[in-house]
Amino acid sequence: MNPDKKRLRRTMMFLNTQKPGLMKDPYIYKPDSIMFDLEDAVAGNQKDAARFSLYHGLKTIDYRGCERVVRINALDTPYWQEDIRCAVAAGCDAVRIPKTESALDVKRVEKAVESAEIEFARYKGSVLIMAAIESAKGVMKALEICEASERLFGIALSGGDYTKDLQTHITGTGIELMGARQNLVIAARAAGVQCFDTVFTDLDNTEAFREEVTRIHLMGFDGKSVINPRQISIVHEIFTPCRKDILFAEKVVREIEDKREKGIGVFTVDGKMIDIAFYEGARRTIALAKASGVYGGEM
Ligand SMILES: CC(=O)SCCNC(=O)CCNC(=O)[C@H](O)C(C)(C)COP(=O)(O)OP(=O)(O)OC[C@H]1O[C@@H](n2cnc3c(N)ncnc32)[C@H](O)[C@@H]1OP(=O)(O)O
Ligand SMILES: O=C([O-])CC(=O)C(=O)O
Ligand SMILES: [Mg+2]
Repeated sequence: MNPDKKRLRRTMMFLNTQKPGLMKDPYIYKPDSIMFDLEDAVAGNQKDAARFSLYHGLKTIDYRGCERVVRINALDTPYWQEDIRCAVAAGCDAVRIPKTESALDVKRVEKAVESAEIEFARYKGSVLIMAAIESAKGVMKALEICEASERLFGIALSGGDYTKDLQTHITGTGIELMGARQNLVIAARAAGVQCFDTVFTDLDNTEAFREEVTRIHLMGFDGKSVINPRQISIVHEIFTPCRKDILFAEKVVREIEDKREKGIGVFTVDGKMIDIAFYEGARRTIALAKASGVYGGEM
């Protein structure tokens, strides 16, 4: 069984695993991934109860195609190894490492995941890893983190802890996150893995949320961590190609293939200059439309 490292992950929704009431049906909101949190959403004296709830939920509930990611506790706590055993035993699809600062952090988790796969008779390699970057050091080590494991499908910016480390705070303008966002997308693309933006906590400020999602989509992120079902439809709307973009991408693909036969390298489509450099982007738009379930064409 080969897990899908490149699957669609426009929204990765955090869920407080301490609350069994939230565990029972988060798939109704249709996030691409659910991130069952054992870390900061769970109070320090509730870690065992959260693990119990996680194990029971993953074992008994059909999450209807949503990817099941478990955010373990940080590697400087006494919890993370037991978190991994519990998550792997229960059947999770992936483990999210918080506060990742080096390739070594990823390798330590990889080793623990590997042991748990053997212990609980899971297929070797069936559990993926993602790494959250939450410090200046992590940002500076982003490329080595991305390249640390074959299991790693992506990295995520965690802005709350990151701005604390930078001795600033979340302003709502995005200025404090500019450098980290740019760095992380570049590192992820260089390593061929996915990249996800941080949560937006000002829940009632829909306008600012929409602006932020638009901005990070244009920067090249694959998706965003979200904390509430209300945020899902906005992210999906912005990250799913619209009809106009799909039709244009189809035209570009067709025209490039046709002109190639005729020995023509550069030409225009709808008044825009097109050459072979646009082929991959147009194909990506079509693939994204297919994965998002909105493609009605024949390519
Ligand atoms: C900085 C970090 O580390 S972020 C990661 C850790 N944080 C988290 O995991 C928090 C996740 N989010 C939440 O717990 C909640 O959304 C809160 C506490 C922020 C707000 O909760 P509420 O005020 O109840 O939100 P709201 O009124 O919009 O909820 C609407 C419905 O969605 C449900 N819901 C809200 N958030 C979630 C979620 N993350 N997952 C699943 N269901 C959720 C609520 O239970 C409620 O369901 P109901 O209508 O059946 O009662
Ligand atoms: O991953 C996230 O966006 C949430 C988080 O832990 C942080 O902001 O520190
Ligand atoms: Mg954090």
